[in-house]
Amino acid sequence: MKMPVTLVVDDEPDIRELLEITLNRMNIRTCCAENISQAKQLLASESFDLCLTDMRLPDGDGLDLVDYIQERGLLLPVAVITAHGSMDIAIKAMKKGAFDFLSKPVDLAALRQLVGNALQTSQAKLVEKDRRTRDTLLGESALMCEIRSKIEKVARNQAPIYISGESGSGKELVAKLIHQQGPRSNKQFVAINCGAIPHELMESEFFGHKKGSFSGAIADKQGFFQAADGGTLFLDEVADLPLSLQVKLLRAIQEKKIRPVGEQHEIAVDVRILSATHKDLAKMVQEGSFRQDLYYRINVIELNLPPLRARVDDIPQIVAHLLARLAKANAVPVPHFNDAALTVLKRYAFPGNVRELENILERALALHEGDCIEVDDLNLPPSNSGSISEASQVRAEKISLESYLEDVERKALTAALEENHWNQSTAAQQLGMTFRSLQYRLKKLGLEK
Ligand SMILES: Nc1ncnc2c1ncn2[C@@H]1O[C@H](COP(=O)(O)OP(=O)(O)OP(=O)(O)O)[C@@H](O)[C@H]1O
Repeated sequence: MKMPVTLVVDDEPDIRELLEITLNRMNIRTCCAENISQAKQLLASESFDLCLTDMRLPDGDGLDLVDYIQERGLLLPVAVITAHGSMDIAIKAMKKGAFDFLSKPVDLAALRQLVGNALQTSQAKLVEKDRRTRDTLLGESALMCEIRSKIEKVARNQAPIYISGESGSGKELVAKLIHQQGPRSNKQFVAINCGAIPHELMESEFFGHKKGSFSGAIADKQGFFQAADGGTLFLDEVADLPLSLQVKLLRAIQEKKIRPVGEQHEIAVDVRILSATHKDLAKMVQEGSFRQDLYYRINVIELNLPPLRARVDDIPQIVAHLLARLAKANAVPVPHFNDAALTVLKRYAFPGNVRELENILERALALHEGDCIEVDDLNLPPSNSGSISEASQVRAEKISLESYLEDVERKALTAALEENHWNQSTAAQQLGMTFRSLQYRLKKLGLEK
């Protein structure tokens, strides 16, 4: 197991030495700072398991450090060392989120006890956080583990994140997790579906308006930016924003200021922007329907969610989890899920990804008989439910072989192009054909863009 590390913040060399010796004897490494600014530098560059800080420091007090650690959402228990008898300060520190306190002169037995407890809490919190994420964002495939570790990393900073992926693949869920795991988690997460707002109301919805600024503005109204102040704004379907609003959004992001409709003055806002779309934003930039400058602003870090069919190993776990959840919500026993049904699911393309899987399971739970869900209970669309039944479907319906094959080809080409953001070279590689052959087929099928 990794040796725990404690950050000791005190301006008195004797106390630093005493704490260092005691902790080292407990097999705990220490790192020392003489003041708040040194401590902040160390916190930014290293990760610690515990922080012990004196209250009175040359450049501020220990409470500033408690605030700093809380605001950044660092999973770090911090204990303050207070002057003898200053209980009110100790309580204040704990209200702010300090783990515990010690009074001077430091009693070594009490110190050892506190450190022992704090380290346990720190480990337990990490395990708990990991468990919660795993419960929410299901999947143990390598792709999903990578997504979880990226979420953990990007949650810690403030960079705008652009989440790409097919419909229903979990973009909003990931955005929520980034918010929840970051330092803004105690403020609002405001999710907006940009495609669902009428264009004429957009400016007022985003930035608010003043009473009387237009007919219908019967009172002052806050916009999304103000609602998310201090927190996170998630722009879902960001590709659907009209160009006129893209300009205003860019300004708001760059200047960190907004001007409500009808208001003379600008208002400062502090919002982290996360955005998502299932469309190919890079291609829209090329075509001129999405502003390049805004694209670069919102796409500082891209997180791509793989479609469910690219991580079939996750399907059994997701099925088990969702079935248990649905059965509990409906107060019915969890049915058995037979192997053949699981195999069929693993071969299904899931154009609607996890959302579609949820629907399939909900329907199966409602309609199945007995205590087992079988292939027929899944009610998958016939043309997609697997190659064998697909072929028999063709026979049954006497569709011409030519048009059936064209249909299959069209689906495969479109899926590969979407997965590769319409990059024809990489799509051709994925499909195992030459670039020229892909172009020929696209032309033949009328899929040229
Ligand atoms: N890995 C996952 N584990 C558990 N549930 C998931 C996972 N991915 C998605 N879901 C669930 O699937 C549903 C759809 O997810 P979500 O709304 O986040 O998708 P989306 O990509 O934002 O969709 P859209 O593009 O349509 O807005 C939600 O109920 C979500 O909880």
